[in-house]
Amino acid sequence: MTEPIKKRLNYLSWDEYFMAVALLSAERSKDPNTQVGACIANRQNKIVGVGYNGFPIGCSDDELPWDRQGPFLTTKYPYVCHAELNAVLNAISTDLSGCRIYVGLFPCNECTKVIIQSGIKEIVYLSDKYRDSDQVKAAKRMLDLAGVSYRRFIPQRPEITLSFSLD
Ligand SMILES: Nc1ccn([C@H]2C[C@H](O)[C@@H](COP(=O)(O)O)O2)c(=O)n1
Ligand SMILES: [Zn+2]
Repeated sequence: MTEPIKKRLNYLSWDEYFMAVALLSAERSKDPNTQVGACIANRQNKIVGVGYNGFPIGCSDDELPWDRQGPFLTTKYPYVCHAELNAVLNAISTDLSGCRIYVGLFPCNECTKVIIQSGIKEIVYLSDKYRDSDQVKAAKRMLDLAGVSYRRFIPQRPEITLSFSLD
């Protein structure tokens, strides 16, 4: 008798899958310094929205600045749409009740307001590199008040490799 073929065991967990989609989306970003992606999953583990940081539709990447320093209007900060905002705006529904958002970088205070208002109930993030900023402190204060949970994604594998050659 031949042994029955067993299922593959090295498949991605849901957390790995959604975080990987967030990181893949970040690869679309033209920000030369920090590329952020976000992926929203609903209670049924279906992806309902993705986004990455970039300038608004119709605002040419060649017209607006990517600078980080200098007078405010000469930097990217007043113009760039954050990944989380884009993921919520790109979502198939405005009601994201009970959804989770996977994001490469902890949300700022402005995206946090959008996340809370959309009904998203959990944030899963990879990096918290701006944890000491007032934006992130304000974000955590609002999330705690609103009962939106957040947890760091702890990788169980160092990387996921994608190849375009399947043969
Ligand atoms: N949670 C976040 C935080 C930041 N972003 C975007 C905004 C900028 O394009 C970039 C941060 O630039 P840096 O100050 O690190 O040069 O990331 C986001 O989309 N989501
Ligand atoms: Zn933001």
